Amino acid sequence: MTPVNEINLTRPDDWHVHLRDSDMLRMALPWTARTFARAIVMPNLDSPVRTASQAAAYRDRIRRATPPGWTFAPLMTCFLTDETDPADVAQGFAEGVFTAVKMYPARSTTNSAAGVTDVGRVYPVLERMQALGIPLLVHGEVVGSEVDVFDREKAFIDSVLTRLRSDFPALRIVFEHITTAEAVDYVQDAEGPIGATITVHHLMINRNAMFAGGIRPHMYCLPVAKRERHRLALRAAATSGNPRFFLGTDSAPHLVRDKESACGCAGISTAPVALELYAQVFEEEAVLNRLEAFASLNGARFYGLPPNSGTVTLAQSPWHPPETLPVGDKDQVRVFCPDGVVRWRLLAPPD
Ligand SMILES: NC(=O)N[C@@H](CC(=O)O)C(=O)O
Ligand SMILES: [Zn+2]
Ligand SMILES: [Zn+2]
Repeated sequence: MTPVNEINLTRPDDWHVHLRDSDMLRMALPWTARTFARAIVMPNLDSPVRTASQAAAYRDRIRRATPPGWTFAPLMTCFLTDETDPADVAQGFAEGVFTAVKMYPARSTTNSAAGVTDVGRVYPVLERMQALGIPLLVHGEVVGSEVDVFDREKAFIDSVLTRLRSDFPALRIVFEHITTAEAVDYVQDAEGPIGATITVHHLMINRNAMFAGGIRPHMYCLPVAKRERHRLALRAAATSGNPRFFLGTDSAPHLVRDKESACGCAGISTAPVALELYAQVFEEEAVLNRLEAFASLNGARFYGLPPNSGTVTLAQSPWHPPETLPVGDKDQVRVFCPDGVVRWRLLAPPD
């Protein structure tokens, strides 16, 4: 077979991204918007986006950070807390402010202190969401000193997700940034409306990357990367063509000084290289023809949205992404690139 050196795709979407705020937003936004036509924007700002009016204000800030003439639609989410008002969620959804609601178990990840302490407390919100068809996005980890950090996702399936899905069988659920073979199996086999996002870093690294010759804070994210067998299961799922699996980068920038710290933040910044690296993974698995479904079609179908009308072109043309990107005057973010080189390059600017 002759090697493919150029591919065209329906313009993709990122179904899980952290755009942050202020200087970090101004740095992050163009990298996402140059590639993706739409993105599900995570609500875990330092002060989480809990209400429709907060989400509308955040959406305005994102629009102001979008370079003039670029087409990019931020799809906003509501940070679910024990106190979330079902009426505010319903109204925000009806007005087109909210696309989905995000559930972080309390203290499971960055800025999740105000997350849900016990799913039983949010049942009235979930009932309303199920009735209205509002998707629930879950950070699927159970935390607590008794749960091993590498078992948190499996514990979430066993003790939270199974019960949630039996109590709300018609609730649309996205199991975000899955990292284990158990999550792959669960999503593949489940009945009812469920999907899962898969990040490019979890397709490329296993947990050894965090300890290669020393501690590597830039390879630390949550859920933490797992053993090689899990990475292989994720690669098989992402490249299988199964419409339940779709692209969500979970690009989660933190300042270098916050990562390189005695208590470094979780999160890997992939937006500047994400689609290009996904292409590399699909090429390595010899199924580049399935990249479009994963990146541009499956997620839109799950969310009940049409695919984008534009296209993007990727060419095989190796390049070296910058190691870091400036944030404000004094700070930087480190860009994920385990090999230092990216084989695919995005050619056509968004139309
Ligand atoms: N993935 C991460 O490691 N971090 C995310 C939070 C999240 O998506 O869980 C962040 O906001 O930094
Ligand atoms: Zn998360
Ligand atoms: Zn995330």
